[in-house]
Amino acid sequence: MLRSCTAGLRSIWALRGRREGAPRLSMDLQPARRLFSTEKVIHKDWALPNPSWSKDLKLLFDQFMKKCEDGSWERLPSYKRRSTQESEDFKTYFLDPKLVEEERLSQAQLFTRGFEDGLGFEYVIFKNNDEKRTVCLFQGGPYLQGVPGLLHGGAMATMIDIALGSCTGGAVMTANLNINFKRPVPLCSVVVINSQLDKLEGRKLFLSCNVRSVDEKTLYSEATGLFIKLDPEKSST
Ligand SMILES: CCCCCCCCCC(=O)SCCNC(=O)CCNC(=O)[C@H](O)C(C)(C)COP(=O)(O)OP(=O)(O)OC[C@H]1O[C@@H](n2cnc3c(N)ncnc32)[C@H](O)[C@@H]1OP(=O)(O)O
Repeated sequence: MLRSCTAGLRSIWALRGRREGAPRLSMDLQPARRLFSTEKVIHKDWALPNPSWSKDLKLLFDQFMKKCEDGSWERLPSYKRRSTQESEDFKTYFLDPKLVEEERLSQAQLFTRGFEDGLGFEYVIFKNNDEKRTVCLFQGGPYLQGVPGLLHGGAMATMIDIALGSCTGGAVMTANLNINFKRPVPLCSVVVINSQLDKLEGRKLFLSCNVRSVDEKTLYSEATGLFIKLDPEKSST
């Protein structure tokens, strides 16, 4: 059911993309809206195992779920789109309504969760609040290819951004992301992204992470990021 919903949306969007001068929001978008309002799709937590997860990913997932039992770690749920207080606050205080049409916004979903199971970003993030760090288990699927057989650097950068962002709280935006790609990541392999908050200075959060193979022998990437807590007094444009 979920698969057919996603496929349906893809074809609707593809159709709209090909048509020049399509009306801003017309009847032809209504089916998409109906599909999107499917409760299952909106409320499904995507940071849970599905049949596309490799043995490595499932094994690591189980290990971290065990660590969650004493409360020191927590698994962060992940939704395609869900209206949380945080996202509502963001829209209220920081999003200029002139920037995005309300209709478009109602179609929005998290970029990394827009692929069918196993084809794109499969990941789960675990957070240790006391230690201000997270561990992201990531399996990049075949649609994330760059150089043949290897994960696209932009896909890795996306996951690094998300992993670093998971160490922050509240309304923040990435101001700077600096990545050293040290070894190419084989497509469909599992990598572990260890992220931490290094320093908090006023509105500035300095973070860093490394990306390693499951056996920890290969260091694929290292990155630092600067995230800025948004100032409600300032516009985002
Ligand atoms: C569970 C779901 C998780 C989803 C996670 C998704 C993660 C995705 C995150 C993103 O991709 S965000 C999108 C990419 N980022 C952007 O589009 C941000 C564009 N930039 C901005 O909007 C503004 O530049 C920004 C909000 C980041 C900062 O603007 P402000 O006007 O609020 O800050 P301001 O310019 O006053 O700077 C505040 C401090 O930060 C410093 N700063 C700002 N930008 C900097 C920069 N780029 N490099 C170094 N320092 C910087 C600045 O010097 C200053 O330092 P001091 O307080 O010490 O004076």
